[in-house]
Amino acid sequence: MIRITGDLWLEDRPLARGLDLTCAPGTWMGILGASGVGKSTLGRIVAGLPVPARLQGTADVTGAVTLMGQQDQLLPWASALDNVTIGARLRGQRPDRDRARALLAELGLAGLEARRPAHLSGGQRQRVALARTLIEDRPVIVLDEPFSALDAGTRAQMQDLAARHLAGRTVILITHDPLEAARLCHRAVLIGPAGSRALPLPATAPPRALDDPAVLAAQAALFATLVRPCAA
Ligand SMILES: Nc1ncnc2c1ncn2[C@@H]1O[C@H](COP(=O)(O)OP(=O)(O)OP(=O)(O)O)[C@@H](O)[C@H]1O
Repeated sequence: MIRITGDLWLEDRPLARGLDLTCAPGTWMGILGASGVGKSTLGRIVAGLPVPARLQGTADVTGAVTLMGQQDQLLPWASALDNVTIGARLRGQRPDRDRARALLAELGLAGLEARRPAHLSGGQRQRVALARTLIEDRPVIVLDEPFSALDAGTRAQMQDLAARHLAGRTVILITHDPLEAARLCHRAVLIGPAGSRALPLPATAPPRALDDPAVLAAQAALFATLVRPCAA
């Protein structure tokens, strides 16, 4: 269970007010909002990491968390495979290299295991970071714009793959993409300095098909809301 309530402040300026992010176990919660309103900051709060802002309210998170940050944060001197297994190695555990290889292959990166990050494209790097997140097998996962560097086709495939791998986990999905929220989330909230509110999503369980008319209708409605942020 994740529950964050209250107001988020940056010095004397409210970033997001009236937060009520309640994410039930095993569900996906989408966080949307204009650039700079504090979405990544909330993701870091869930992960228990330091933030520049102050939450005037409560933050309760049950379970160990993995954060896939907005930047891939890959180690430049390590191969793709070694980047995927970095968590185990840092903990002094034996890395599961076979599982890492299988994950990279599933993510469309077979044959690139030995490449260093500088020799990968932005979308390939993002998928290495996704593999590094998935291999951790934590009950709570924060995905901060995890598919932003991908083309539309690969993005849809990776969304399906993440939904499959993370079924039953509690996921916070930070995204600017209304279609992504409409496909993957059980609940979604729009946050902002004027207030925060729940966004309408289809009643069916995610992941939802790309061409589901209810998904396309929700995408259009979310898009209309996002381009009018003052209405938050
Ligand atoms: N290290 C820092 N020191 C001071 N202020 C910061 C720092 N990092 C971020 N901020 C500010 O905190 C606010 C929230 O940043 P955050 O990254 O959480 O926004 P966001 O909603 O995720 O934005 P985006 O959609 O652009 O990724 C922003 O206004 C930003 O300028």
